[in-house]
Amino acid sequence: METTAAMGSLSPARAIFSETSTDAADTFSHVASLSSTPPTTLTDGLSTTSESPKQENAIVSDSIDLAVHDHAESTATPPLAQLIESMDAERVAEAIEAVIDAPEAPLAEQTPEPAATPSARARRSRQSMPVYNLSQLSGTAGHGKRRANGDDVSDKKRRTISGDTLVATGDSPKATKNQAKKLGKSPEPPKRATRSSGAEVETLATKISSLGKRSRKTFEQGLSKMSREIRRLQDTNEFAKIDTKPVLYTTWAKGKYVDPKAKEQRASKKAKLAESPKKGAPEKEAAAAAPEAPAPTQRRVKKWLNHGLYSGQSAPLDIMKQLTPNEKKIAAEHPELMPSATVNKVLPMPVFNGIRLLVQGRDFKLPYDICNPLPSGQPKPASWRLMTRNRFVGEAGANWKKNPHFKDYQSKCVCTPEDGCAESCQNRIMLYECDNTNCNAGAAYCQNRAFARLQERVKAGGKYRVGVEVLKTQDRGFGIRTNRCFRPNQIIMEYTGEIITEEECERRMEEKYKDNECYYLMSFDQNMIIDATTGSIARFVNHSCQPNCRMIKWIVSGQPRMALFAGDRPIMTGEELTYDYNFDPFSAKNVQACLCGAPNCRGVLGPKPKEIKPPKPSKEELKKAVKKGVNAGKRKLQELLGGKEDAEGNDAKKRKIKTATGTKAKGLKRTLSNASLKAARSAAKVVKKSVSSISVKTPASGRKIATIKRTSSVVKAYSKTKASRLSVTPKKSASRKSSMTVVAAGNKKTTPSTRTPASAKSAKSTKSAKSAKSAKSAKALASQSADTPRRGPGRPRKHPIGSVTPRKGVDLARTNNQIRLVQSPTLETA
Ligand SMILES: C[S@@+](CC[C@H](N)C(=O)[O-])C[C@H]1O[C@@H](n2cnc3c(N)ncnc32)[C@H](O)[C@@H]1O
Repeated sequence: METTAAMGSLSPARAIFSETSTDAADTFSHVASLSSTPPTTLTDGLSTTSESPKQENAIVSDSIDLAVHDHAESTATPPLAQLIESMDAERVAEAIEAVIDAPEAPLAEQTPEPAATPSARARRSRQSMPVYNLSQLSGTAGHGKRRANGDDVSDKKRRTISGDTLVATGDSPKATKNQAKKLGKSPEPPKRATRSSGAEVETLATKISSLGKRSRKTFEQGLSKMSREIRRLQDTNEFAKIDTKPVLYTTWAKGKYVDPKAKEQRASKKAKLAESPKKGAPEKEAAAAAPEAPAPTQRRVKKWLNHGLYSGQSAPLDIMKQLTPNEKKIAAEHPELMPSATVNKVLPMPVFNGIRLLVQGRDFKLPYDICNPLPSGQPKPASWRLMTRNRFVGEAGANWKKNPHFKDYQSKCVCTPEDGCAESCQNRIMLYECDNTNCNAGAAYCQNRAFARLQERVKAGGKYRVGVEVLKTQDRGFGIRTNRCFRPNQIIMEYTGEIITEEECERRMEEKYKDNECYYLMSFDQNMIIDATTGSIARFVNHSCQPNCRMIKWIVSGQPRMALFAGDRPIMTGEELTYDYNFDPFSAKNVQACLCGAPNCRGVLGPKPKEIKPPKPSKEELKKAVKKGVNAGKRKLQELLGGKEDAEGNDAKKRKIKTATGTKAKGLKRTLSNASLKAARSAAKVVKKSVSSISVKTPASGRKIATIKRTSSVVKAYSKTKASRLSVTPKKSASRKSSMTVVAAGNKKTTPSTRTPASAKSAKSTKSAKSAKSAKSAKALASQSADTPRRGPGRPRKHPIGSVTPRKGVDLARTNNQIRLVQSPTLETA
């Protein structure tokens, strides 16, 4: 009964709370019966007038919140006696007063900043409040039910320690009365409180005072009876407020357990962050805060690794024991191996296996990365506009069309799918790229489609497919390096730019590029020039006297195109790409020092050195040589035809050759004469005239039966099928240099079948140009050493266009003492 009365005193606050916060309602779930207490008009009014949710309105009553929150906190802490004792009825009353006063103020004013107010804090903490059923904890949960069921529930049974304690808190109903008075309502008539109503009940003191003597006696008896019960319970832990088994309250949110510790940590982190000075705060603040900062902790001492391989094992007593004397000598050069030497404690030597390795040494190469791009932030060349396809400029296009230069291209190769247009492909040898119109093998098998493959590769995109990047060199401006590997002879990139006529080139040199240090002009075809000032990345490839690439001109779909190909060895990731410019610096003034650093560096950016020809033999020497050759031929023939035995003193090799006799010999003789004559005749068609030849005659009649000729590699390559018919083993591969001569140069040395009308015309002027050139270049090169090399060519003068002759190696148009630095597409031979 007392318990009920005490609860009744809490009801107004509870009423406010139940309206303002659902969480709070949860907190009060143990007094579910009190929910029947009508809500105050204030909160109702707020809830109806305010647009904001009810929970916001709760902020209005800060003090109430605080009071009730305190209460809520106290309710969260068992036992019940403690809870009720902790209730401060005065504070509750004050809170109610505050609520009553509140409606006079405008709503906007009443609503403070949620984050800054204590009520907001209180609300947050309430949300995390453990929820439990106090009535159950106090053992009175089933009472209501039992009463409802008509059970006779005696007071004795309902008495609890908490109930007794509540007797002392007699001023709660008073507060309620006060509140009622203030609200202008008459206090409700006292009635027998029930748990379910939660209504106000009279206190024990009033009750006693209002009782009659007899009744009072009976009451006191009951009280003393109660006291005995209490006395009996006095020695319990609960009575003494000792928590032997503290109840662990767990918090769950959204079906998950909420660790209060984690929450505390988070809160403390937040607090720390809030305390720490904000980013970008003025330095003054930081400086002011600095002296308060705790003293720096002691510096960490670096731990050195003082043991390595085989640590913990003792070394052999005599480490030199198994070494050879020579090895011992070398080992003696390593002081750390000497017994007397101080031991290297930082990085001690491996005790067993290192000695032999040290003394013998071993070549090694660090493994390459497959792909290795330059780090970002590399210097970029200024004023370079990329152009990935050749573009005719001015008259160049019209001139190009006039020339029926590439009719030869129409011919089809005779390769089979098995051949796959490999080295013997006629197109390949002529440096014509195969396509669907001129290839017999078919696209699936053809290996002679480098430009098409390159196009596919670049189109697919990605820096490793492109495989090259611009690099800033130390002393040669920009260059090109690889970020992947390339196979030998693999196409790397195309050299593209504007195709211009010579006149246009002259004009540009005089006007546009007169102050330039670098020129990007490449002799191309039909006396035209590729100007890669606006062009592909290939323009950045530098020169080297020992290059790893070649610049080669191919005919692709009837059009000449230039591309950089890997040389005869593979190119590794990170290598700088170079080719031999084959410059012909005519004017000594414009000679540039070559900084390629190759062991065979020519010192200047100049033309390739010509092969040193032996001085021409005198007539007598010639006669002698011819006679010698004839004699040798005779001797060979005699050996073959079974003539006289070799004279004594002939070397052993010759004696080993068996002499053919009888019919076999005759047959052989006949076969040889027929076959060799045939072969010689057919070979003569393709072999250039200048090759050395030996005539073979029969000893008896002196009739010439065959002419043995030494052919050049290009012819051999070109006439591979014929060579195989002659049972002559052809050279392994075609020489690109010679092949290049066939297509790009004057074709002077080519067979009639490969000669083009243009080349035939130009070949006429080669001789005179050559002699003029050799005289001038000799003069220029002689003066090179005297002049200080300077980057960039001199200002060119105009020259007659017709004076330019396609030559093998150097395509250089020049006038008196002037040069046009044009790189030649001539190939470097391996
Ligand atoms: C076609 S550009 C090459 C790209 C050039 N390095 C750049 O930065 O644009 C040719 C010029 O590069 C320089 N160059 C190329 N190879 C060189 C070398 N081995 N030694 C010195 N200079 C070189 C010369 O100035 C030459 O005129």
